[in-house]
Amino acid sequence: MRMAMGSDWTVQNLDFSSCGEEEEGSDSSLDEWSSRNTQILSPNSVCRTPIVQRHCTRSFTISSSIPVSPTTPIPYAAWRKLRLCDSPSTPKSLLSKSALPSSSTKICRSQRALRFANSTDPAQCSRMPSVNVNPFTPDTFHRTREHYKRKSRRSDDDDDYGCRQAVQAFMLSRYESEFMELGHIGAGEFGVVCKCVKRLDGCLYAIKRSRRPLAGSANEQLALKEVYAHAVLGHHPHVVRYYSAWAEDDHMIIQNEYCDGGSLHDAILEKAARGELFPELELRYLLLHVSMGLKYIHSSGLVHLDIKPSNIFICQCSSAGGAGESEEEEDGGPSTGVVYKIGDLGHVTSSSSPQVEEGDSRFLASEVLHEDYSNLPKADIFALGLTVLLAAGSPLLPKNGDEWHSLRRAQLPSLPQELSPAFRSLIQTLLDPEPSQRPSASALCRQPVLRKERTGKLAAQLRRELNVERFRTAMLEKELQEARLAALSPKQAFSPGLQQPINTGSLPKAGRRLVGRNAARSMSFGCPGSGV
Ligand SMILES: Nc1ncnc2c1ncn2[C@@H]1O[C@H](COP(=O)(O)OP(=O)(O)OP(=O)(O)O)[C@@H](O)[C@H]1O
Ligand SMILES: [Mg+2]
Repeated sequence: MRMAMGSDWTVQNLDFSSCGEEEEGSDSSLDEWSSRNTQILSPNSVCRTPIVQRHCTRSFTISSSIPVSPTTPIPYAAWRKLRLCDSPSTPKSLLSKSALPSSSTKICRSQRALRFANSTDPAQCSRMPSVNVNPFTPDTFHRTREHYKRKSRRSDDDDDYGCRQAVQAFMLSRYESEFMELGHIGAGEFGVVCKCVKRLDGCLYAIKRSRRPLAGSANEQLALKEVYAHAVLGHHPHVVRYYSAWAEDDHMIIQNEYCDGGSLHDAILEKAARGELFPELELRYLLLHVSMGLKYIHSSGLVHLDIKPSNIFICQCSSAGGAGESEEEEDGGPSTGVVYKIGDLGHVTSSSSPQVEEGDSRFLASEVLHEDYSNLPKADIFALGLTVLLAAGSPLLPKNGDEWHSLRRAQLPSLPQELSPAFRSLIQTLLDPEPSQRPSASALCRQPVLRKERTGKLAAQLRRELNVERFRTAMLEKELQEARLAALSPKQAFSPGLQQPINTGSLPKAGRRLVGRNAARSMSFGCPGSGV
């Protein structure tokens, strides 16, 4: 199977041209992974019959070096490979699902659904891969989906989703069967990161694939570290969310939350290109958000050890996903409109029994260079200080030399903007040569300099709540007065305030409110003179 990729929604092209032939090995090289996904196929490459499809599938998913006869059972090695993918649809169940007789209408449907490969045939081009539409995704995403829906309308009658899903999952790797790749979004030391939509839930994810084959290599440990760390950390609004990880062709694949604002590194470059700088308010939010993420990581007994702008990710508020639980959001959302999240946990280690894999030397604290690992959380704080400086417009950081050392003496570089003395001295404390003098992540989260905005918002919120209560009290007092009046004149059948006959002959039942129980509760709290 091969997919045509583009920047936008793309037609999935399925290639069955190798039916009955030997397919090239499902190699682990990254380039091959990319090209396998990008190649557009000839119109002749459409599978003809369900039976042939099944065996094409095998020859693709399974190593091609194993010749597979259309009638022989799958060899053991191939089963092993399939198990690596660990798809929720197990090879066995998929086999049984796809092994329906060729006369079966279901299979015929699937076959038709699978035959949307011919990129020169407009009718077939319009048949899109099976990606579900998630009604809960943000508006922007909906718009793209509308486009996709319009294009795929003609394939509705073929939409025997379950069967098609099963056959596809059997044919493809887990990555290919579960995700549709929308494009590359980054590359790093570890590997390549792609923006993908998950076919089942219709949501976007960042899928990270290790660069080199992992089996037996040092990279295996690095990749596993990232997965272990994510699994232990669970979910926090200021840590990029992890969904799943699996091995495929001896590469590690990690499915993470997609951060639509990209990395802080990219954002700094974009601003610089426009001649702009992060204003101090934004820098404070950055420092506060990353401190919150670090507080969480450190309180879990871990340290990140690779804090730097390319490992801080940005989510726009409307699509921040898990950011809804952010403490800022409780106050009405961060005023800057973005949420900063810590990502790339490839260097994470335990703070109590560390196995230190040094991160980027430009952000390395001096004590870590000297192999003093007694206070590693403060190495993260040091790197955070430099990260904020870069966002403030600092020139590129040195990898070594005099400048490197002067930064480790807390001598700030000259910045193209004037920071408030309080904020500037806070950054200086993050770079203190003595780790114990640097504030902890937890202390940073309580910093009045960073909390000023939040405190202001909190006060406004409390004032609003106070006014609501005052208004309620006034309403209740009025009702009470009316009830008293009604009690004094028992002949009055209806109380104008309560709009209900008052039962003067018996006491109110226990647990029932004497007054106000029928008063309308929907009210506007914009009281005049409230000062809010
Ligand atoms: N969740 C994500 N959302 C959006 N973009 C991402 C995401 N994860 C990674 N990227 C992009 O991919 C790039 C590399 O990702 P990441 O840092 O995780 O990989 P890496 O190989 O460990 O990189 P490095 O070793 O250089 O830090 C990022 O700088 C960013 O541009
Ligand atoms: Mg990185």
